[in-house]
Amino acid sequence: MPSQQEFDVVVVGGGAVGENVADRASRTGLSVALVEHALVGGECSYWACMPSKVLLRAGAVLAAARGVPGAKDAVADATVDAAAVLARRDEIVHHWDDSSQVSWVESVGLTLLRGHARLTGPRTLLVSGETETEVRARHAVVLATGSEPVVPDVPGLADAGFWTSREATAAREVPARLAVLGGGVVGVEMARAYADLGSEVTIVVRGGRLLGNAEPFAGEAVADDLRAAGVRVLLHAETTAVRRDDGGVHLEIGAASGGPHPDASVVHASEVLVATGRRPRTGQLGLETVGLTPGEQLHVDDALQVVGVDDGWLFAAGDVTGRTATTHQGKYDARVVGDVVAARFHPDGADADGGPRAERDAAPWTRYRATADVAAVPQVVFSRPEVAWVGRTEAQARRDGIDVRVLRYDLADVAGASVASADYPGAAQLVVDQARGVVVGATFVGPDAAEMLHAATIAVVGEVPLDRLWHAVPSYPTVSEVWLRLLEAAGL
Ligand SMILES: Cc1cc2nc3c(=O)[nH]c(=O)nc-3n(C[C@H](O)[C@H](O)[C@H](O)COP(=O)(O)OP(=O)(O)OC[C@H]3O[C@@H](n4cnc5c(N)ncnc54)[C@H](O)[C@@H]3O)c2cc1C
Ligand SMILES: NC(=O)c1ccc[n+]([C@@H]2O[C@H](COP(=O)([O-])OP(=O)(O)OC[C@H]3O[C@@H](n4cnc5c(N)ncnc54)[C@H](O)[C@@H]3O)[C@@H](O)[C@H]2O)c1
Repeated sequence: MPSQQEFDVVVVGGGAVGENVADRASRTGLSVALVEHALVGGECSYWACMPSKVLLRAGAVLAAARGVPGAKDAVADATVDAAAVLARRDEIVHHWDDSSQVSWVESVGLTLLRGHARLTGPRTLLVSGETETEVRARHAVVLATGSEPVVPDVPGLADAGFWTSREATAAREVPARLAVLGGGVVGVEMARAYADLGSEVTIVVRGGRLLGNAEPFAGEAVADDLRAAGVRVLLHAETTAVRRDDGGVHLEIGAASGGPHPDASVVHASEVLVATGRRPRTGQLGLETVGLTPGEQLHVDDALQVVGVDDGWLFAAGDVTGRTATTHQGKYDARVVGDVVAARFHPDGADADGGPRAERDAAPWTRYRATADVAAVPQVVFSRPEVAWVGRTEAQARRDGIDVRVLRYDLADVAGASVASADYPGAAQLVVDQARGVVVGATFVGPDAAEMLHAATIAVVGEVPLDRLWHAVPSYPTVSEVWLRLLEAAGL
């Protein structure tokens, strides 16, 4: 017989998002359980953000030194020390040991349940671990079960064996030759990292450019860098078959529909990394017991409540919603849903309609609504050069019917960039809503561009008029002076 436990709130999934939901939800005194069947900390800490950034860092530092006369000769013949990078990666992921995160969970007063959770009906779950526990949530269940890689149905791929981002970020050895399927964020970051680590890399891209969700000039800059590093970039390329033999893995390449024939018809590699997107992890969650479809994303409203479930007890946040695909934005949603739950089911504040009106009637841009998810999402790709954008690209803005003006400036022409590097590659672009006179999108491409993004995020979220932005004076000589140049280009 399973044992039974009851909590005010049950959060399923102890990744970055679930941890933050649970912490915020407990702040008004609700009892909160966090259920995790693998490592507390989730994908980001052990197999995604953190290890991938470490794999990229040494190469980025060497590249930065190569741009500075006086330093560049010292590193002219230097290569990345792959063994040292992998050792640093092991430290950063705490050797895949989650005890420090478990300590934090306990220190903030949450109950950690180790095991796999499945819904068995409204507000009830079965948690299967070393023992089985029937868990009841008095008020709310929040699903934060993340996402899993999508593996394309290419003949022979499954039999040949392949890497996903997990194997790429946790590798113990650097393959002599790596084939990467997919030219999105994972594909681009891992192609660059493994090129630095010494692999001969080929990236197989269906479309005509890398980073299809970013501005085209960003993908072009990244492709130029990869090619300069010796990476073979195959555009308009479809992998039609894969096989493995003693000589390694062999990919047959055809033309993607509508495209010209790519530059190669076969790719030979030691390993193949599948980086063709991710889907919400909802297959084994018992969704059918509450009228939802297993395998599908969990549609949520701006309070992160799951649409189509009665009584307002089911919420979701993070990758599982298909609404966000980064840790920072998932954690933003986590703060919102945590605060919604803490307020709505406040032990002292619960009233006839289920919660304080301030939360129920909350307007956009209050702490109870994830308004920024709609058109102010920041994304950084730690490629070389880095690509960072927020809000809408030019194409998205036009699709949304906005009358846009696009302002672009070459970063090499900014004084700060010439100090940073004698050969600074990059550009910045603002997408301006002409009718409202505000920035609705911004893209920065260049070394350390990631660190310039937040100013643009504030401008987009704050809907700061251009004539007020004019008074935000960037310091001299920083690369951020590009803001001044862009505003001058706008006629200010
Ligand atoms: C290679 C790579 C690099 C990335 N780099 C970045 C980056 O630099 N910056 C960035 O912002 N984002 C990055 N991302 C995206 C980021 O990793 C995700 O957006 C983030 O991990 C999502 O967090 P989450 O909590 O929603 O899901 P997860 O981190 O996947 O956590 C979900 C947790 O739920 C658990 N779980 C699932 N089902 C159950 C169940 N039924 N019962 C119990 N437990 C369950 C899982 O074990 C897991 O621990 C990267 C992604 C990849 C793949
Ligand atoms: N720095 C970061 O914040 C960071 C880093 C890595 C990943 N992530 C997140 O993880 C998510 C997953 O990343 P991803 O790169 O796997 O997905 P993605 O959606 O960014 O890119 C997948 C690419 O694969 C292509 N593709 C699909 N099927 C294909 C096939 N059969 N053959 C060849 N190409 C194919 C798609 O056209 C697309 O360009 C992203 O949403 C991203 O936001 C974030």
